[in-house]
Amino acid sequence: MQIVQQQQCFGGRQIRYRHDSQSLNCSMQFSVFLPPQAEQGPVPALYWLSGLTCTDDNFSTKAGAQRMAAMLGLALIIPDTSPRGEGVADDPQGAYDLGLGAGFYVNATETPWNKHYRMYDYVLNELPALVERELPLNGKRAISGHSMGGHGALVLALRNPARFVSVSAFAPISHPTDCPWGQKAFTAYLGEDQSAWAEYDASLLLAAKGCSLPMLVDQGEADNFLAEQLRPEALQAAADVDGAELTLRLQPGYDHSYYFIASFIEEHLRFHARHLAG
Ligand SMILES: N[C@@H](CCC(=O)N[C@@H](CS)C(=O)NCC(=O)O)C(=O)O
Repeated sequence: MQIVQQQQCFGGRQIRYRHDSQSLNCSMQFSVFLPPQAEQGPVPALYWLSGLTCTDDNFSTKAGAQRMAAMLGLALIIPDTSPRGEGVADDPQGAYDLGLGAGFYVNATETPWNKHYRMYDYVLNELPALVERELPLNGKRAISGHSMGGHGALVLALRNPARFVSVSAFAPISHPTDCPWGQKAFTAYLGEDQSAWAEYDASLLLAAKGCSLPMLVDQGEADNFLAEQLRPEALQAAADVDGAELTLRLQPGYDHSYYFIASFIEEHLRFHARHLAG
C-alpha cells in the first residue's frame, strides 16, 4: 500500500493510503489515524464505516475523532464506502443511494454489481489483514459507523462476534429489509429473492442469533431519515427478545449530520477503548 497523503495530527499521524484490492477488484483509498502511542508499540483499532455519498474523507475531516483517539491510544481505520474507478458499475440514473458511494457493505451476487461490490469481504477480511500486516496494530478491533455504515458495523459484528470486542453506531439503517434504502440496494445487489437479504439485516440477525458483544447506538430525534429509513425500534425489539447488551440512546434535537456524530464520537471512542483494553 502506498501513502497518498500524510499529516501530523494531535501528535499522531493522519494518513491516506492507496492499494489494489483483491476483493473489490479495483484500486482503493482508505484513511488511517495512528495515535502517538503507535510509535511505542502496537495499538488497538476502531474501524469506522461511513454512510451514503461518503468516502474515507468525511469521517476524517468532520467527526473530530482524532483528539480523543490520540488520548486513548486508538488507531482509526476508515475505508471508502464502495468500490471505485473506471469500469466499476454505478446506478444508471446516478442515484446517491445505489452504486458508487453506496456499497452497503454486502457481497453482491447480481450482475453487474458482483464484479466489484464485495465490501463485506473487504472490510471483514482484506482490510484488517492488510493494515495489521503493515501497521503497528495489536489485532484487537472494534467497529462503528454511521447510517449505511452503522448498518455495516452492526451486521459485521453480529455475524462475526469473535472478530470484534465491541460495536457502536450512529443512526444506523437498523432494519434494511424493511426500508426503502435497504430494499432498493438489496434488490440490486442480492436479487429479488429476499431469503438472501436476512444475512445483512441487523434486526433480523440479532433476533435470530442474539449478540454477546456490547452495543452502543445513538440516534438523533430530529433526524429526517429516522422513521422511514432507520427504524431503531426494530433493533431494540430484537435486543429485547434475547437480552442482548444494547444501549440505544435517543438524542433530542440532533439530526443525521456529522455535527451529530462530532457531538457523541468521544463517548463512542471511550466505550470502545474500555472494551479494547480488557
Ligand atoms: N441528503 C443526502 C443524503 C445522504 C446523506 O445524508 N449521507 C450521510 C450518510 S447517510 C452523510 O454522511 N453525508 C455526507 C456528509 O454529511 O459529510 C444526499 O442526498 O446526498
